[in-house]
Amino acid sequence: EAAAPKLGNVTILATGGTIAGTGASSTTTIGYTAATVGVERLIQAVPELAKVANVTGEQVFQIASENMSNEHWLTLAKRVNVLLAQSNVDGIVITHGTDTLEETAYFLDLVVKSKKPVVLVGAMRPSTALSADGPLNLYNAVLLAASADAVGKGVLVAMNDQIHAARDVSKTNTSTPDSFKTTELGMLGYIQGNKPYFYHVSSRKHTTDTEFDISNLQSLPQVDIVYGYANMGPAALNAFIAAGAKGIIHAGVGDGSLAHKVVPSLSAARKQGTVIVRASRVGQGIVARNGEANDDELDFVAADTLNPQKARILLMLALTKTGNSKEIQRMFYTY
Ligand SMILES: NC(=O)C[C@H](N)C(=O)O
Repeated sequence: EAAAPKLGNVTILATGGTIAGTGASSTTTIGYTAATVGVERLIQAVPELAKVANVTGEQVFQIASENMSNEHWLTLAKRVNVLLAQSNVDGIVITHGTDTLEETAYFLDLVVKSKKPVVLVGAMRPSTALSADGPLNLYNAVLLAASADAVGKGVLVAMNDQIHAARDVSKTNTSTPDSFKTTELGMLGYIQGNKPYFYHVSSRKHTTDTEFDISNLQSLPQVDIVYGYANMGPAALNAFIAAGAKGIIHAGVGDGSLAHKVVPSLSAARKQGTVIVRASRVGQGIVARNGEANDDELDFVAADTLNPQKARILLMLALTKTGNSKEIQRMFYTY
């Protein structure tokens, strides 16, 4: 008799979110309570997990992801690195609220020091809802984390039968189960019939190829985001600078344009040492260096295709190494 194939060991790190949420009735899909179901119950709800991996669970936090903080990220990333350094862990799944899932995924993509799979997963509907999407999403995520095909691909997001790269995926709809998309750069593949299928890889550096090390960090530099709009003035920007921001992401209109009224404050902040990154509120496309502003003259950085919330993450990590805007620009074209 042939021996059964050896299953990989996957640790599920639970952080809360709607995947662990409960509502008043089976038709409650808004106004439910996130982060109420513990990791053991999440695992018990999907007995099929035992067919694809030896699963163990750990409750790291129990929060709605709108409350995710830099400190949570450091705690989570350190735990991931400790676990992945163990020979008895083959992959990690992180259950997470969807609101900031793309941010946590990109943070980990830049600081995890392993080629082993790390897969983030969430749900758009609470666990008590009709057609809850959490159980199948979790099954797919565990299957992916246990798969040799996922090794070395960077941190992945598994939602709605699709595989996305952490850098490029976004939540694109407030409530539908197909919310997670890599709209223009393209998702990496699908999960179908108990198998992952990959078609693309991300060309940017990640995980073992990055220069960032959070192992001795207790906090991250303050970086805030100012949103661009018609009639924008410098009030919010000035408040962030006064509150001690070491970096500002300017989520500008269009391809990262700067309104005349905000340039003096941005420029003065740069001269005091704050790093200014020009991103865009549009959601797709490039913000090019020396495009809509003379970045060389202003000593600013262009965000390339990173959305503002992901540009914030890269800038925080960049600032742990340097305040030099040319060096930081190199990082924005590397990661
Ligand atoms: N669908 C969700 O998970 C949303 C929830 N507010 C969260 O991010 O925790």
